[in-house]
Amino acid sequence: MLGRGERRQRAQDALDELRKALRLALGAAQATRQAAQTTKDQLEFEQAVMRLGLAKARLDPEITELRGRPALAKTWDKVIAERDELYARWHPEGPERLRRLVAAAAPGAAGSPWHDWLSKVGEDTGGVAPAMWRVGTAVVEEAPREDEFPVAVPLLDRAHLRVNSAPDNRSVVDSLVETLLLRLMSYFRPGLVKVHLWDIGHLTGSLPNLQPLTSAGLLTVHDPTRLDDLLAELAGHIRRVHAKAMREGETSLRSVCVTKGERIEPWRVVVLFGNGERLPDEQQRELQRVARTGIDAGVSLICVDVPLSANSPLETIAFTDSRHATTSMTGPGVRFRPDDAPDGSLASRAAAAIAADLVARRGKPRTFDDLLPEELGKLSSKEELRAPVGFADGVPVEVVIGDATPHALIAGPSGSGKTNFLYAMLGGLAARYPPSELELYLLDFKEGVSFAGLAPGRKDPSWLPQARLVGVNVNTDREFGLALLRFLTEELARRAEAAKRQEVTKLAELREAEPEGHWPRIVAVIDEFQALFGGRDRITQQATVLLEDVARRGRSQGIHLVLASQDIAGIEAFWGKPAVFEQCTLRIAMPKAKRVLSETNNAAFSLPRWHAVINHDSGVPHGNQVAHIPDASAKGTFDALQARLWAAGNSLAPRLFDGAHQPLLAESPDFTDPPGPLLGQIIDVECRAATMALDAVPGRNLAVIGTATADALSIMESITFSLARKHSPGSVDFSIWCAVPALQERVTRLAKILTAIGHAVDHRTDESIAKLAPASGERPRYILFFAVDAAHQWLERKEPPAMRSGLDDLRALLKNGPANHVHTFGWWRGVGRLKDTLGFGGTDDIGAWVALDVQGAELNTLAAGQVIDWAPRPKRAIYFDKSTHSSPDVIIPFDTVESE
Ligand SMILES: Nc1ncnc2c1ncn2[C@@H]1O[C@H](COP(=O)(O)OP(=O)(O)OP(=O)(O)O)[C@@H](O)[C@H]1O
Repeated sequence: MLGRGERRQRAQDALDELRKALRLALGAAQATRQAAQTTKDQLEFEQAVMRLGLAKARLDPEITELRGRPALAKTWDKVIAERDELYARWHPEGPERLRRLVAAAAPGAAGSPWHDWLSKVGEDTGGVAPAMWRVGTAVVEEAPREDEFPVAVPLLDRAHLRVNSAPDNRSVVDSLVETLLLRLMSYFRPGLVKVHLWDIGHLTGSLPNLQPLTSAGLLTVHDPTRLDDLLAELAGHIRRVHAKAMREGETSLRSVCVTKGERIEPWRVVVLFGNGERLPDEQQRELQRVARTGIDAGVSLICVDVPLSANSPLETIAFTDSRHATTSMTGPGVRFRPDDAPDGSLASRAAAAIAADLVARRGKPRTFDDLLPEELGKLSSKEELRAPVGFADGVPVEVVIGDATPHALIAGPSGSGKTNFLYAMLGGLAARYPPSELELYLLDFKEGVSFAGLAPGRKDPSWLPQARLVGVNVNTDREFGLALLRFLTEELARRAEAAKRQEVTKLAELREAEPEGHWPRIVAVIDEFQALFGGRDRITQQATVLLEDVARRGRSQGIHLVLASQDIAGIEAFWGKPAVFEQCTLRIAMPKAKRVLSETNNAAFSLPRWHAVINHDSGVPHGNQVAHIPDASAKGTFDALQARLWAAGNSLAPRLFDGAHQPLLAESPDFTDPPGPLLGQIIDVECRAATMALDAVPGRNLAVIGTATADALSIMESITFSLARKHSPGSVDFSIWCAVPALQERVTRLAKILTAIGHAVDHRTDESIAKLAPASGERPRYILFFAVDAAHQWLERKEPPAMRSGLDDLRALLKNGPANHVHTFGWWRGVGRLKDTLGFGGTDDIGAWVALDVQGAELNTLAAGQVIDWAPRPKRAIYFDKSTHSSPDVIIPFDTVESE
C-alpha cells in the first residue's frame, strides 16, 4: 500500500504531467493559429499589393509600414521575385510582339503616329476596316520606358468604346477622342465615316478642331437637349441598314461590304459626352438598344462619361489621373498613356482638307439627272414603286410607294419646294416605270399651271407618257377634285371585282393571276388638296368620304394618293377623322413644315433650304431621312426627261383640264360627231361635253336661266352649232328668235352661219316672234329662243276673236312640240321670268335646264324638290336633266366665238 504522502506525490506528478501536456497542446495550437494568421496576413498583403500594382504599392505608406514586418517583407520579396521572373520572360519579346500585333491590326493611319498621315486624304474604299485603332502607349508597371508598347482598341464593325475621365482631365480625353476620330477619317476615303457629336454640356465648342467637317456633312453636332432625336435617328438608320443588308441576303452591313469590296453605306461614329451619370431610363434603354444593334449596321459609339453596360462588344479606357488610364485591353497592371495629339491648328487644317476633298469628290452638287436610271422605263410596279428623290451626302434617298407605304402626305409653306419635290419624284418614277406600269393623275388646286407642262400645250407639244389626266387652275372647281376621287373609287371597284374573281387580295397577286390584264399602279397627285375641303358644303362632305375610301382600299389595289399642302394644320376637319392621315404612312416635310411629321418630331424646323425629310414611318423620328432635293423645275431637267420619254414612245396624250380657260367648242372631242346639242364641258375627269337626249317625248325642251349674257349666248350657240353639225342641211329646220336689240348682232351672225352651212333658218327679231311656229312639221325643228322674257311684250297680246295670246301658244308649243320633234331651247333671264312664261302649268314641259347666275335655292322647284347646292360663279353653269340626272353637273360653257 502506498503511503498517503506518496499518493499525493503521484497525483501531483500526474497533474503536472497533465498541465505540461495541456501547455504543450495549447502552445501548439497557438503556434498554428499564429502561423495561420501570418499566412492570412501575407495573402492579404499580397492581394493588396496586387490590387494597387507594384509601383503604387511601393509608394503606399500603409504597404511600406507593413513591409517593415519580417513576415510580410518576405512576401514582398517573393512578389518582386515572381514579377521579376515573369517579366524576365516577357521582357525580351513581349513588347515587340505587341508592337508587331498592333502594326498588323492597325495599318497606316489606324496605327502610325499622326505626323505620318495627318493632312493626307485616305483612299481606302472601306470593304474591310482595320481591326484595331491606336489610342496610346502603355507600359507594364515599373518596366523601363523602352518596353512601352502601343495600345489599340477595336472599333468600326467590332466594338464600342467607353472612356471614363478623371477629374479635370477633359482636355486630355478630348484630344484622345479627336485624334482617334482623325485617324478614322484619314484612313478611309472621305465620306465613309460620319461623326455625330452630342455633348450634354455644350451645343458648340466640343472638339472644335473637327468643326470644318460639318461643312461637308461629315460631322453633325446635335443639340444637347435633343438626345432623343439623335437616338431615334440612329435607331431608324440601323433599321434601314438592316433591311438593306437583308435585301442583299446578308445579316450585317459589314458582310455586304466585304462581299462587294467597298463600303455601300458610311460608318456612323457617335460620340456622346456625358457627365458620368446614367441617362434618364428611356434614353438609357434606347442607347443600350443602339449599342446592341448598331455594330452590324456600322454604328459605333464612343461614350465619354456616359455609363453603358456591356450588352455588346465594348472596350473601356478609364483614367486614373489626368494623364494615365487603365484599359480593358491591357488590364489593371498596365499604365496607359494617350498618344500626343497634333496641335489644334494642324488638326483643324486636316479636318478642312478632308471636308474639301469630299466636296471636290462629290463634284458639282447632285442634279436631277442623277435621279435617273441608266435605262429608262425598265421596272415593274408589281410589288411597289421605288425611286430616288434626293441625296444625303451623295447617297440617293428613295421614296417607296407600295402596300406598306400606300399614300404620301407632303407639307411645306409656300416656296419651300413642294412642287419641285413632286417633280423630282414624278421624274424619278416616270424614268423607271413605263406607262403600262404607272399611270398618273395630277391635280393642282393652286392658282398657276404647275402641271400644265405635262400635257401637250401650244408651245410644247410633248407630254409625260404616264400622265393620264392633268388638272390645272382647279382652285375654284372643287368639283373636279371630287370627280377625280369618284373616278378613283370606280377604278377601285373594278380592281376589287377582278381581285374577287381571282380570289386574291393584293395587286401583286392579281397581276400574277391575270398577267395579260392591264393593272398599272395609279398615283393621284393632288397639290394644295386642302382646297378640296375648303367649304362647309356638299363637296367637302363627299370629298371626305371618297378620300377616306380611296385611302383605305387603295392600299392593296395599287391606287396611291400623294397629297400636298402648305397647311396641313389648317385642315382641321381631318384631324377629327384621322383615317386618311393614318393611311398616309409616307410623310414628306419641307423646311418649316408643320404637323406632317409626328408631334415629337421637329426635324423639319432645322432643315436647310431645298432639303426634305423623307419619312416612311408615319412621321415618327426614327423614320427621318434628310435629303437634298435637286432642282427639278429648271429648264433642262424634268422637261428634258419628258421630251426623251415622249420621243421614245407612242403614248396617248393625257386629258388636260384647265379651269382658267373656257374650252373651245371646236376642239371638244364630242363636237366631231355630236351625239346631241352640246351645252358645255362637264367638270369631270373624262372632260366630256354635256348633252341632252332629244327623243320625241314630252318635256324635251331646255331652259337656260340667268342674266350672265356671255355665258348664256355661249350655251345657246353651242347648242345651235352642234345641232347644225349633227344634222345634214335640209334634214332639220332652225328657228332663231331674239327680241333684244343689243343681242341682234350676235344672233344674226349665228343665223348667217347656219344659212351659210345650208340650213333652213327662220330668223325673227320683231313682233313676228309672237306667231311662233307650229308644234309639228315635216322635219324636226329646233327653236333657239333668246331672251324669251323680252318677247313677252308681244306674246302677251291677245288677238280677237279667239282672245288667245302668244303666250298660250308658246305654252302649247312647249307642251306639244317635243313629241313631234319640235324642241325649244329658250333663254330666260331669271327663274321668275321662266315661271311667268310657263304660268300655272308648272315646269313639266322644261325637262332640262342650265342655270347661270342663279342661287341654288331658287332652282329647287325646277329639280323635283331636290336641294340644289349651287353658288354661282363666272363662266360656270349648272346643268340638270330631270330624265337622267340624280344630281346636277357643273359645266363650263364653251368658247364659241373662235369656233366657226
Ligand atoms: N431643290 C431645289 N433646288 C433649287 N431650286 C428649287 C428647289 N426647290 C424649289 N426651288 C425653286 O424655288 C421656287 C419655289 O419652289 P416650289 O414652287 O416648288 O415651292 P412650293 O412649296 O410648291 O411653293 P408654292 O406652294 O408657293 O408653289 C421655284 O422657283 C423653284 O424653282
